[in-house]
Amino acid sequence: MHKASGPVEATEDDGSAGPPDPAGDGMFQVDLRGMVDLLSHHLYSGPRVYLRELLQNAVDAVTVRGTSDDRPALRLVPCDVAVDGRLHAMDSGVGLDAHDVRTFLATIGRSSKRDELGLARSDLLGQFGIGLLSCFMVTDDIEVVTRRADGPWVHWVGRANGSYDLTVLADGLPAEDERAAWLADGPGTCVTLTPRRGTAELLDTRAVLELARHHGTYLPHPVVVRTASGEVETSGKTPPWRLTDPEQRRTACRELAEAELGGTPFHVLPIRVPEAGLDGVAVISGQRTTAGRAGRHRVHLKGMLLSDSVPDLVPEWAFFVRCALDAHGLRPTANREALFEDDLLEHTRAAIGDQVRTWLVRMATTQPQRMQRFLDLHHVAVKTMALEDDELLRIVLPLLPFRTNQGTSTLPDLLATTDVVRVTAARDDFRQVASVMAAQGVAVVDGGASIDLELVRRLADVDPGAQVEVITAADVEGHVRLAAEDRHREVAHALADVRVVLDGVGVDVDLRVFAPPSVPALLVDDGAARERREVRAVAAEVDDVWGALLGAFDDGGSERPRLLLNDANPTVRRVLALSDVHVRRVAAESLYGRALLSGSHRLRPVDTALLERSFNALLDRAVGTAGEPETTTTPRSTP
Ligand SMILES: Nc1ncnc2c1ncn2[C@@H]1O[C@H](COP(=O)(O)OP(=O)(O)OP(=O)(O)O)[C@@H](O)[C@H]1O
Repeated sequence: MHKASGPVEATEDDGSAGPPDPAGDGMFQVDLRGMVDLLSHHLYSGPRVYLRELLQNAVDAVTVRGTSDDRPALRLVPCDVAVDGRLHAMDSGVGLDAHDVRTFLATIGRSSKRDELGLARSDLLGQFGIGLLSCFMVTDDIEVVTRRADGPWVHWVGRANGSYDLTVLADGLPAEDERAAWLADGPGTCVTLTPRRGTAELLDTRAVLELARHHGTYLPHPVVVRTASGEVETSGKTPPWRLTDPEQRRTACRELAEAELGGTPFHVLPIRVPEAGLDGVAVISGQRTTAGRAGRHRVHLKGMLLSDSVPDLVPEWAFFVRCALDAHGLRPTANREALFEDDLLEHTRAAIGDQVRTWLVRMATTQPQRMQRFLDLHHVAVKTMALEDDELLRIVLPLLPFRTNQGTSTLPDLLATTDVVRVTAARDDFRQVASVMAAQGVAVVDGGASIDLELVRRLADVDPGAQVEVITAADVEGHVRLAAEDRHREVAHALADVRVVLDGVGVDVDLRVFAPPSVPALLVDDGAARERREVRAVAAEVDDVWGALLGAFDDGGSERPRLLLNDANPTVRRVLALSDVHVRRVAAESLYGRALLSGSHRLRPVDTALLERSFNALLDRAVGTAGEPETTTTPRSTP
């Protein structure tokens, strides 16, 4: 029996943590304990990954061996089933000799699965040479008994403190040790983990079955878990997208989508990216999805689940898509919990995007009603996509719904009633003009969402005959009449009074006549006025040089909002007819306050003060007249 021990080696041949070189040149020194701790405890999201790493090493070892025997690729014996209370992972792979153990198991970051250029060998899963260390999350020492087809039996124990023992077992293992029978039947490796206090439930039947199924259902190699009631095979299931019978494939894909990808799908689209060795499905969500909340994807690499919540696998606009797929060519990150961001991943993302887009274009041209149902759910995504893609724009723009002041409408429906499609440049403008324009029968599209504004602007690209006009709150004036001159004369005194009141908050007042009569006043505060106000406020704050510079860009126009009183409104007419000056002033402030609120304008400090003042005054009046104690007015009943 040959026995050796030492620290788990940190590099190939530097003797690891040797003393620092006094001359100043030399190799980095490595604190082994810290390194093992870092790689075993801090790299992974949780201790449950230990089983994935065992699975993966077994599958790689079987792949390297190339032949099989009667044993499964991997037999897992959970700690609550094993006679010694430990977890065993016994594989029928290629096995290791003492030299391999030293070179690969006992050297951190050394993987037999990489070639000399450091590239991953494409048929194997591992590549970083650290995965086994994840077992230290559930145990203090990792015991390995292994043998190559023609080599001696080797026993190795690696500890979390960075030390190991290596023994060549000339006589093998005692016959009562079940690993002896396993390795007597052929080459392979048995990894044994003694649960650390508090981790036994991660190594028991329930956990092992769940983890083996979770990560390895689609592994092509037989993996069995021993349970109290017999052995259960957890691998070998064909991924739904690879089923050859179309009906079975459809049903299995839907079941997968419902169970794993969130609800009944709108559609399950097969996807393929040969450059990444990728095949799978893109599930188009049947539920309304929120723009910007991208879906997470279920990604398998060579049959092994990488993660069921991989982000960023599809372009941003495709947030209604969730994929389930297997890929040979994509690279995992070192913790195997996400995909490595490289050119191939970027290409894959674009290729999946193209396939979703092609499906959409086909649906739009051949199944307009189905497309309409799709748009009801996902129009925000399609709008984003259409702006980036001329062909899609041409196809979907006529189908897309837009918010207008007359309800939701498509652009062709609008064009059926008008030659010009009017769209507001900002949501503020839409709020201000919507009701007045609607009352005049003028349709206006809400361009508040910049994407809608941009899409309406692109209408001419799709329909060269169509005219688009971008309007602001100021344009509403073109749709309201001035009040007649004699009416102006009639109410000149009252109007002057109202002007004085609102001059105090920097607002101009005009008397107009417009529909609907139910709207007493309209506050026009267009973007240009707001901008002037802001620039002038800044100019007043900064020093002379900057102030002069800002002044040079000032067009001298008005910065004041304008209140258009509607002379067709009965309340306005009553206010202008009031003889009590005080009440008229309160009413003027209230009319302004109402217009301010109904247009959802941003409130300046003076506006807030005015609202409070006018509200209090109204309250006082209401309480003052109606709130007298009842005892003074109620007649007493005589006995
Ligand atoms: N069951 C096994 N059978 C044969 N060799 C193994 C086995 N487990 C580990 N090894 C050897 O030990 C090396 C290190 O394994 P480890 O799991 O730490 O990293 P890896 O699988 O190479 O890469 P990764 O960090 O990506 O998982 C492997 O490259 C392999 O040579």
